[in-house]
Amino acid sequence: MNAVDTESGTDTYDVIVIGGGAAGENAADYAIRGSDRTAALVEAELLGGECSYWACIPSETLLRPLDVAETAANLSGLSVPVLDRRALLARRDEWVHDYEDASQVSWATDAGIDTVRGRGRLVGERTVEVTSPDGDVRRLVARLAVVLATGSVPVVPDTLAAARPWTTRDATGVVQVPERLAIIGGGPVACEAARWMTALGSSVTMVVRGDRLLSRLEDFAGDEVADGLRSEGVTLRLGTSVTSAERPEVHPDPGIGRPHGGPVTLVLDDGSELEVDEVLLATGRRAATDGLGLEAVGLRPDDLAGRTHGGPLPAWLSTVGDINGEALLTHWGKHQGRRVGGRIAALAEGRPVPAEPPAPVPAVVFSSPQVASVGLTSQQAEQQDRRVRLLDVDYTSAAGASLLRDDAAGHVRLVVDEDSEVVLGATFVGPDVAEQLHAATIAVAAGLDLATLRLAVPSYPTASEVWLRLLED
Ligand SMILES: Cc1cc2nc3c(=O)[nH]c(=O)nc-3n(C[C@H](O)[C@H](O)[C@H](O)COP(=O)(O)OP(=O)(O)OC[C@H]3O[C@@H](n4cnc5c(N)ncnc54)[C@H](O)[C@@H]3O)c2cc1C
Ligand SMILES: NC(=O)c1ccc[n+]([C@@H]2O[C@H](COP(=O)([O-])OP(=O)(O)OC[C@H]3O[C@@H](n4cnc5c(N)ncnc54)[C@H](O)[C@@H]3O)[C@@H](O)[C@H]2O)c1
Repeated sequence: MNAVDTESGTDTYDVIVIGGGAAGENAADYAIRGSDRTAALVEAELLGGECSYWACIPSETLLRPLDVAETAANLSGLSVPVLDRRALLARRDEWVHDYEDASQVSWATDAGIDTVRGRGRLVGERTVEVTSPDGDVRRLVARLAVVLATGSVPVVPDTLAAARPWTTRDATGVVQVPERLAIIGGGPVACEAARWMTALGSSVTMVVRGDRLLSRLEDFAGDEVADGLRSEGVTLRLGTSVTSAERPEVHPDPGIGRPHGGPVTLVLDDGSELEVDEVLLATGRRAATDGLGLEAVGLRPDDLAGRTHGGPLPAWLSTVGDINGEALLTHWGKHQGRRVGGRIAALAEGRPVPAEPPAPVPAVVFSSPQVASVGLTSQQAEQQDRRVRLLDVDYTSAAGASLLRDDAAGHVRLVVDEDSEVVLGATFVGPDVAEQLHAATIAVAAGLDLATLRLAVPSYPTASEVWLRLLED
């Protein structure tokens, strides 16, 4: 597949992608598909990346049964289902293939991509050095392009580092459930992990420095998710920060999902103390650029922020996925991977580079209730001084939504441009709203106005009829 220069020990590929997560896989695939070009996908751990083994997939395997159980428990006519914790973790293990990536490697091979095991770093123009797990060093040279797709790593606040807290891999890969768990942060990771850790038997306290959960979304989303978590038994300490953490007994190498030591005492900024058996950090992520050799090509980590190509990046270098921080979501990394790969292919074939019009970012938080959002929030519209109208309705104003569960509730907001009546953003909060989102994403991406949306008649009795209520406003 690749050309090996046996004298210099250098392997030459058309395209080298460092990082084999969802974003990198798509970039490699789109750069060479349907051609005789060659690609190397350099991966330090498991091909498939964070999403497949330690993030979206294990989270959803744990959360989906909880959604179904909650719905069943709130539907008259059904008896209450019993949660089998062992079976829940077994479902997770099955979906993460027991942390083996053979099926991903075989996908890559079938797509004509070479998997190169080891940690890659830039050592010069179009040149990557890969150190394999047993210490062998290989040099790869790219004829056309290098793509950086190394993802992100958790942010560990200084106040908590010495207590060796859990990070997200421990939560999604949980093996031993701590009796008392503190979760630090109020973003999507915190809101989702609080649910499954509670269901698995932990007594969970969320310590959130802001006054609301999910602070980047509409205010009503964070408020309704907070109510949902409280009703599941989670204790919320909003407007609270950790000032110090004490853990006298720390285990040197406990393995993922097992306690990292003995009890931890957190001192909070109101002077109170909280003793727990484990602390889970959900304090955000930063680009994985450590040891990537950016300096060898005259770049700093900040040069990658929000950028897939161009600007300070040399023409042969691109980024995709979490590393550029545009939106830390798998589908966004894959979208960037398709675009960057398509661009490399077009340049290689002398075709015009496909246009890259801006697209709205959709996101779903799999909390209870779920939160699904796309485009602008009302706060963002205000910050941008845009003249907008807000269309607000209860989710259950549609009969189909009320039929989903006896206790159905929720809220929906459209952000509409005051002058053109074009939809700029949408937020849905309620049971199963994840599947409502794509209609809104299409409306925002296509720049549809309210008059056009009125031509899209929802079926009766579905939850989609909430669109009728919004448009009647
Ligand atoms: C708990 C949790 C739940 C999430 N749930 C969702 C969700 O439901 N939906 C959603 O859209 N997003 C979700 N996300 C976000 C999503 O996981 C990321 O956006 C996505 O994994 C990013 O993909 P990526 O390919 O950019 O990076 P990654 O998936 O992190 O892949 C990067 C790869 O690069 C490798 N690597 C790193 N450095 C090197 C190097 N120097 N050499 C070789 N290889 C290297 C890594 O081993 C890794 O395999 C979640 C995140 C977390 C933490
Ligand atoms: N369903 C999904 O799509 C999904 C699920 C989980 C994660 N993700 C993605 O993963 C990324 C990471 O999620 P996240 O929830 O960790 O990050 P986040 O940045 O969304 O939230 C971080 C939270 O931690 C708090 N925080 C930050 N630093 C702190 C500190 N030093 N002390 C106390 N609190 C602090 C913030 O105020 C915020 O509440 C997100 O960008 C998200 O898009 C997506």
